[in-house]
Amino acid sequence: MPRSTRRSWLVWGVGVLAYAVAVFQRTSLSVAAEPAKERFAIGAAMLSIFAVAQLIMYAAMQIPVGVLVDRFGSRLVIAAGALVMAAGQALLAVTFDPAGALVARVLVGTGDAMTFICVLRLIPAWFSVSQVPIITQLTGLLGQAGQVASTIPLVAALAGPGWTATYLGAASVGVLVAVLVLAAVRNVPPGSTAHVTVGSWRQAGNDLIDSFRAPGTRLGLWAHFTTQFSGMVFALLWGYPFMTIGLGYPPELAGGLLTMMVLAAVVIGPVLGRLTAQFPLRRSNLIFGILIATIGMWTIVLLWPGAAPLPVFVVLILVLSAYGPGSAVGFDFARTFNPSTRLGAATGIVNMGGFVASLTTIFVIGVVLDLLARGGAYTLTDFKIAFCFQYVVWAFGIVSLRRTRRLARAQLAAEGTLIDPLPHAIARRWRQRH
Ligand SMILES: NCCCC[C@H](N)C(=O)NCC(=O)O
Repeated sequence: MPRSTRRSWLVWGVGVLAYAVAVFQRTSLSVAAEPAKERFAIGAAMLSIFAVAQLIMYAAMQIPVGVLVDRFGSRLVIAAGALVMAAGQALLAVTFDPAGALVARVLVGTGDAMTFICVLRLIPAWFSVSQVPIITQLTGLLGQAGQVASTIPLVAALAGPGWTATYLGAASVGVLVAVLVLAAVRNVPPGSTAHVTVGSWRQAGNDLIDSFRAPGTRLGLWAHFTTQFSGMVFALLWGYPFMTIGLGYPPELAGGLLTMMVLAAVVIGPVLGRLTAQFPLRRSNLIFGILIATIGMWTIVLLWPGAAPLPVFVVLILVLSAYGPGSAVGFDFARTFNPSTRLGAATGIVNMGGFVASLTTIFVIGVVLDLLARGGAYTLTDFKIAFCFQYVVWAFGIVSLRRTRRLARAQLAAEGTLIDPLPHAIARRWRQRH
């Protein structure tokens, strides 16, 4: 159980910086839609293919990256990821060809995938067990600063120095991050007995299978899957058109509500981190609590005749803002049900869950909207019907979540830890108190 030192904070700080820069590179095309359409002579459909290809690459790389980080350690993989993203941004800066831009975004998705789970892998090596859930939450939250940097500053850079200089600038930031990571990050504290294993590839394959077999890893995967997608789909793509076209909100209000989502997460993250650290045997109850609130609020908004009143919608936004912090609880399952030698693989498996669910939902909502309103003139009812696809994803996720929780609890019981159903535990605690 390492105790955090100044060095721990330095290593983690540089890791968080690398993650924030990865989020910046990830979102750096979102404010450049119009200049991108002009430069590559493409339409909105091709532009969304860039985004989907990048996200597919991100999700597909989670398991290979998990295996790599277990073999080579976070320091090398994060630095390599920063360089791959830098190569993608440099290509985007100079190409005029849509195919070149597509390759560039695939490179950014690949490098991005090499960052977050590797930064998470540093945390248990450098901090004490009780600090890990909170530091994990802070990592997710602080990384979002990268998204802020990719809005107004990037718009100004595109309007000023222009496309090539802006994306070459983004590439140089990537190179700088790689140098900083190599200089400051160490996989484990000096003198630590925990080592990064560079075993055979066969061993790496076995570790991957073992992490997938561990019920706790799959519990983390389904926790991430079920809690992340609804908020992510809303924040990433469909929330803004739902609010402006469907509900008729002015753009400033819609933008303000999306900003509120980010701000609310800043409060929810540390609270969830503390609860996770304090009640490690009740993490799945936290997940179910978030799910009940999310599904309940969506049901109210979707069933409301016409547009739900603004205060009701604000409650939905507040509940949705738990998507990042809630999904981060999934990583805690991976950590506590796996030995550190295969933590990277387990974290990669978990992180795939939410992104696969989000991509599927983004895609299906788009298809349903196109079927309902071919000319793109969507109504509130079209949006409501399309958003109903979320129930399919929740149903699938919740069945899997309950099944893997049973398996994980059975494993804990075999090891001597019995977990009462929550109402029994609350009743027992109440009796003890009184
Ligand atoms: N705005 C995105 C927040 C997602 C946080 C989340 N828990 C997560 O899995 N992040 C992975 C990443 O690479 O951002």
